[in-house]
Amino acid sequence: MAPVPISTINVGHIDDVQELRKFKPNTIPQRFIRDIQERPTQATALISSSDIPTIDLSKLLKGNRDEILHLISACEEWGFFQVINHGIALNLLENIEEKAMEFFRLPLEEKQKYQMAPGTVQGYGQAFVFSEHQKLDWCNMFALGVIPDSIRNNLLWPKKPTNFSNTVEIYSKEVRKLCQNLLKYIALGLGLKKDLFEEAFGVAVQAIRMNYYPPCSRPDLVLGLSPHSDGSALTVLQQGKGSSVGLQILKDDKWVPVQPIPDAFVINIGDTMEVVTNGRFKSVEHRAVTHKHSDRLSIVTFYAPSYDIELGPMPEFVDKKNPCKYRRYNHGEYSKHYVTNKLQGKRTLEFAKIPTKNSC
Ligand SMILES: COC(=O)C(/C=C/C1=C(C)CCCC1(C)C)=C/O[C@H]1C=C(C)C(=O)O1
Ligand SMILES: O=C(O)CCC(=O)C(=O)O
Ligand SMILES: [Fe+2]
Repeated sequence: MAPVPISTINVGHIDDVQELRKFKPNTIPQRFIRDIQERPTQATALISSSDIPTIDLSKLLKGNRDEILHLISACEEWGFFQVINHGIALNLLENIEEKAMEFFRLPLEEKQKYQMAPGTVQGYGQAFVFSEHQKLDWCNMFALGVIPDSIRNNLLWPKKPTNFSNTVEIYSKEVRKLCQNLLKYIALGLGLKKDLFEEAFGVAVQAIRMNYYPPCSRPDLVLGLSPHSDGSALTVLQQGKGSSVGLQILKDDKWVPVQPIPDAFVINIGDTMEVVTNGRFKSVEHRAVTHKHSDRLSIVTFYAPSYDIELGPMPEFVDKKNPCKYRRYNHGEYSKHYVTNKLQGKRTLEFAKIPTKNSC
């Protein structure tokens, strides 16, 4: 079942952060100011961001055993890693960034032709806002469902800038192959048959989200993106060239910044992989912070099971020592649950959890 829009919610007035920045550069409306405990203190990480694993895809493709094991430990220990030598043409990475920035630079009236309806996640605006009292993120987003056709809203694919849609299509095909390859090597690394996850997920759903974070005069008071885990199986994130550091991941209760590696993708394990591996892999909470003087762009692809698919911990990950931590559910239902709740840490995964005393 596909996510359904909610039509009767009152999200209140949502300021467009680029317009705020342009016309009132030193004003932060109250709705953006976080409660003290949510504010982004300096990431005083004991762990430095350089410890986040880097995986060399070209080594995986050659069947390098050490690299495959490195991939598995990255999924188990971090839930996040960066991929280098991924084989996707660098000019395609540049093109998608350029198109995204051309879009964000359009006049507001043009972008508003593709306005995200309240309670939905596709189009231009702020997703995951469900009440007029909810805090807002210091971010403008533009999101589109890409695959399959049934999740596409053709009215939201912009006519301007030229070649935007074409670039998204080409980019999405390449990123899809990357996800398929990663899932294959994850399966092999776990000693399982290579197509296990792909077969289990059916025709995977794929969506793209472009996040633009303008500079903010008080980065200590706001968040670029609220803490959350992704509901996907895998998420592929491209950090804009020259963008400030902004992504932080929660590791041992500390926010660790992810230092961009030029031309690399950041990959994270989503809730679906946590469920199917019965918690062996963790979908890690992450957030984005803003910067006083520089802006930031991220281009994010969510790769998730088909909405028709029933999921739960795979038998390969369940035994007496590791009883089922999650129930079986339909991914369309999970998706609907995910997109109709605000981003709040790992709260959405509660949907699938079963009490510790019980098992499946
Ligand atoms: C922070 O997470 C998201 O924004 C997100 C949204 C994805 C989607 C779109 C932008 C449009 C089409 C539908 C879809 C829900 C995939 C995360 O994606 C995850 C969450 C679920 C659930 C999922 O399947 O992917
Ligand atoms: O911009 C970022 O680095 C984080 C984006 C993100 O987590 C998301 O879009 O789900
Ligand atoms: Fe995310």
